[in-house]
Amino acid sequence: MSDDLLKQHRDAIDAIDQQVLQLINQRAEHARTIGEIKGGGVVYRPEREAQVLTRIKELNPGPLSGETCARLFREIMSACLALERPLTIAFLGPEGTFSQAAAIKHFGHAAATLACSSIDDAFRVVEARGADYVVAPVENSTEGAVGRTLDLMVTTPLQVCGEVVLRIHHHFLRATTGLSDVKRVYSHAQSLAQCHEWLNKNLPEGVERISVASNAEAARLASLDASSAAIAGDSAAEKFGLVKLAENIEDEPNNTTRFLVLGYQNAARSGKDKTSLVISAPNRPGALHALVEPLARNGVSMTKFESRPSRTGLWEYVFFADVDGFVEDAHLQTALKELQDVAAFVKVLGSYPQAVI
Ligand SMILES: C=C(O[C@@H]1C=C(C(=O)O)C=C[C@H]1O)C(=O)O
Repeated sequence: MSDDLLKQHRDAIDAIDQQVLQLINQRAEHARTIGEIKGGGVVYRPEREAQVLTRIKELNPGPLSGETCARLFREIMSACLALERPLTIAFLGPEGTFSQAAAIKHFGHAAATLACSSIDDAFRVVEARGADYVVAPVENSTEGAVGRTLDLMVTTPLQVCGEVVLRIHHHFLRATTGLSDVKRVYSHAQSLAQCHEWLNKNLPEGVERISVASNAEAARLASLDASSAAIAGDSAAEKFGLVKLAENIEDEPNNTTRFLVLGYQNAARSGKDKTSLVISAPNRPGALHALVEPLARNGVSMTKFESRPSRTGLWEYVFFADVDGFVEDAHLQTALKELQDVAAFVKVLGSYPQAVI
């Protein structure tokens, strides 16, 4: 290719960048003004953000993919929102966990993330208004529900206002190379379970599997001791400077974790919403059927139904249901009223936009 031609395209890119820069800043000015109109109230609008990202995907002419454009706009919105007021997001730490990756995926890099030592602490700091939102794992496609998050949702005054879906890739990490002299491997119990088959096939006999509070903690421990290894994701590997001895070792190739975003805020209707409920039934035959029936009869489509032993002792089980639609939708209102007649307890955890990216 001639140097002339290269220069022409680079000049065109420079001119476009200048326009893009101006346009992004014009956008930011509008966001700042919107912040003034909001007058110091709630700045983050999950339904509006979901609409912006959906529209970008629909409008996208390519050649960049809709996903890629949505991620770029995710960062632009994050920076615009930070001009109104920067947000702080609590997550299960330490730095480098998948929960932190989920928080950044949802809120972008302009949000500050606050590492907490447990899911309980992450909820507590938001309940005490020490952070704006908590991003907590709720279910994994291979391992099922995250019980602690479900239990906390029963009693928390916080509302669910968003969801984040994150593909989870696990790597086998060490401070040094080679597999033969590994004595122990650290990871979170769920990650050890998600990589169970790979570990059985590839680890030498007698290697201890030790579950620790988080994958990032596992990576930290492995970075301190050359005879240890860790299973963790990219951000933990980078943070602790570990060598990736094997990549994507999860048994299930579509391994995905879903996180919920909670805060003192109800999301407004976005047009593509979900509602999370917790319901409990009196302990008698047919009680479960009685819970599902009003939803089915009113045409409420259920995307998740999960049972969990009740911790109050009052009821044997509580049920977590996700349904399509917004809590104020007429058919959902009717179903909820009917549900209240047959259930021992019904709590609407929140209506929120379906994950867009
Ligand atoms: C600008 C606004 O505030 C925030 C920033 C948004 C944006 O940059 O597009 C969208 C929603 C809000 O989270 C708004 O409410 O429209």
